Amino acid sequence: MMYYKNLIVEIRDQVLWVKINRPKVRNALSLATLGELGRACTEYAAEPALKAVVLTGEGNESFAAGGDLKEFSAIRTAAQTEQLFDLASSVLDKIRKFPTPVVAAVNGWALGGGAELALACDFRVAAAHASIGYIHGRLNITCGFGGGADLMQLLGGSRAMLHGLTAKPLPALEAQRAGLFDRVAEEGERLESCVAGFLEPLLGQQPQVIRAYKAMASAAQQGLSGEERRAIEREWFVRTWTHADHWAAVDATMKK
Ligand SMILES: CCC(=O)SCCNC(=O)CCNC(=O)[C@H](O)C(C)(C)COP(=O)(O)OP(=O)(O)OC[C@H]1O[C@@H](n2cnc3c(N)ncnc32)[C@H](O)[C@@H]1OP(=O)(O)O
Repeated sequence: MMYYKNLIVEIRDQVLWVKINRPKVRNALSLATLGELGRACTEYAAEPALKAVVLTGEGNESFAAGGDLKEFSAIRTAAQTEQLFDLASSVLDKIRKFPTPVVAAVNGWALGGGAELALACDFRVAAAHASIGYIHGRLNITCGFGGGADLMQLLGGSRAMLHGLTAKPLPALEAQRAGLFDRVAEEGERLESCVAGFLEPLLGQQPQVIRAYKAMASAAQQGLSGEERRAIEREWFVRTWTHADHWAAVDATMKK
């Protein structure tokens, strides 16, 4: 296993848990943290038995309070800013393209780049006290991790624009009503239990079936052509059909 300074990474019951571990700065995303998130995606994408990833933040206060403002204040030129955008958006792309579903367990603030990180995940399950917001406008900037398209896709252009231009974090239930959160924990419910409940039906599927749906979702999200998407569906249908798990299920069904 690789060494991570800013993350806690562990596999439990075929689920990879990745925790951003910078609670003193509300899990702000430094360049090193972004780099480690990218490395973790590369390292674990090849684990064949993995069924899901949960991405969260250490502590109860913050999922990620955006880019590390102290570190990023040294970024002043257009070339440096382009480099930042390219690094951050390539890391978020690794999450979008990760072979299994990725759940953001939003344990508190998900702000700015932290909100973009949450939206790059396939699902968002939030603590009752969590909030999420594309608040970049407060710093007179726009989204900078390549998460604009995710917001447009989830909310639609006009509501996404309103959210970004309002630059105000939405509390959990409001975010759920808006479509930004898929599930919100009950008051007093542990976020980890809520995530486990959310994942339970999905984890009942075999890894190859889970990967097939993620591949199709990822192809749609990347805007691949109908033809390309059909080819991906065909490839996974063949893989799942010819897998021993399929024939075991057919035998079990026929014996009933
Ligand atoms: C890509 C560009 C972007 O991401 S733009 C969006 C950038 N993010 C922000 O503007 C959010 C800034 N942070 C905040 O609004 C607050 O810290 C939030 C998250 C609401 C938490 O408030 P509160 O619980 O009162 O904590 P606090 O403000 O006292 O912060 C505790 C320590 O954490 C630090 N911190 C916080 N956020 C960041 C950040 N984004 N980058 C770097 N450091 C951050 C604070 O400076 C503070 O540090 P210290 O204890 O004073 O040394």
